Amino acid sequence: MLEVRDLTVRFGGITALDGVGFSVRRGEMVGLIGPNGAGKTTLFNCLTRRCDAGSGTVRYEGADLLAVPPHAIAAAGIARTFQNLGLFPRMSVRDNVLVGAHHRGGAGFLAASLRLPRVRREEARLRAEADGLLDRLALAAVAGHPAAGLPFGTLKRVELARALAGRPRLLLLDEPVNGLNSAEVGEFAGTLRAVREEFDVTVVVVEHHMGFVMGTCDRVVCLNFGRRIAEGTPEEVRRDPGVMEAYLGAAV
Ligand SMILES: Nc1ncnc2c1ncn2[C@@H]1O[C@H](COP(=O)(O)OP(=O)(O)OP(=O)(O)O)[C@@H](O)[C@H]1O
Repeated sequence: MLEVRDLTVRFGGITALDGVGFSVRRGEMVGLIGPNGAGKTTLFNCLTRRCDAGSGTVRYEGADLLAVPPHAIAAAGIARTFQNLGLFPRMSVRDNVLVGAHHRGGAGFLAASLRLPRVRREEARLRAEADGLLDRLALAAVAGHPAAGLPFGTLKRVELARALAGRPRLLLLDEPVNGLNSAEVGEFAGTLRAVREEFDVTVVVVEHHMGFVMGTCDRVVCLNFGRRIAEGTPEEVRRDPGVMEAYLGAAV
């Protein structure tokens, strides 16, 4: 469903991605790992059209993803979360989640300005769906609370809820368990596994937490200095000498 081929991205003299290729099958959960600066976020930025590829191809559901304009990514079925949380701090948790559904409102500008009954029905439907998500991710109690001031672990779940509100087919998670304690990591992993089944989503997850990646993903791709150095099952990648070397002997 997602096929990345020979993807190269340069920032001036820095080659952030150097001929990277891999594919993700529908329904899979793939971990993207690699030391700092390996190119993981750049890859996500390419997939969500936040940065341009110098060369290479990305095909998503058979279509050329690199030809999709950035604003059409959500409508193409792709949602992402951010390393440093991309929430609006003063908005309530519910409204933050509703932002994730913005592209699903079909009413035009005029109908929305006049607040026609159709628009109100649509808003009520999206709101009910958002409340369902808040329930599902144990966020109902904080639905009306501004995002600012909530515990980090809660905000990570709000980000997941917001991404799911767009009804994506492909979910890109950038360091979803970074900053969580080990109990929270375990909980998030369980939630993610369940949500993936319930929402029938394909997941690509960038994460430094090896326990999370190895225990949650079906396959793992490892980047180093912009190149793909290993790909396989978590066990294969864990034992790969190149991966061990990339992490300078750190336990993976
Ligand atoms: N906008 C940019 N301008 C210049 N260089 C950039 C830009 N974005 C990324 N880079 C460089 O590209 C390389 C890859 O960075 P990237 O953020 O994709 O790595 P990463 O694997 O996500 O790292 P981390 O795990 O630390 O988040 C790095 O050398 C980084 O400094």
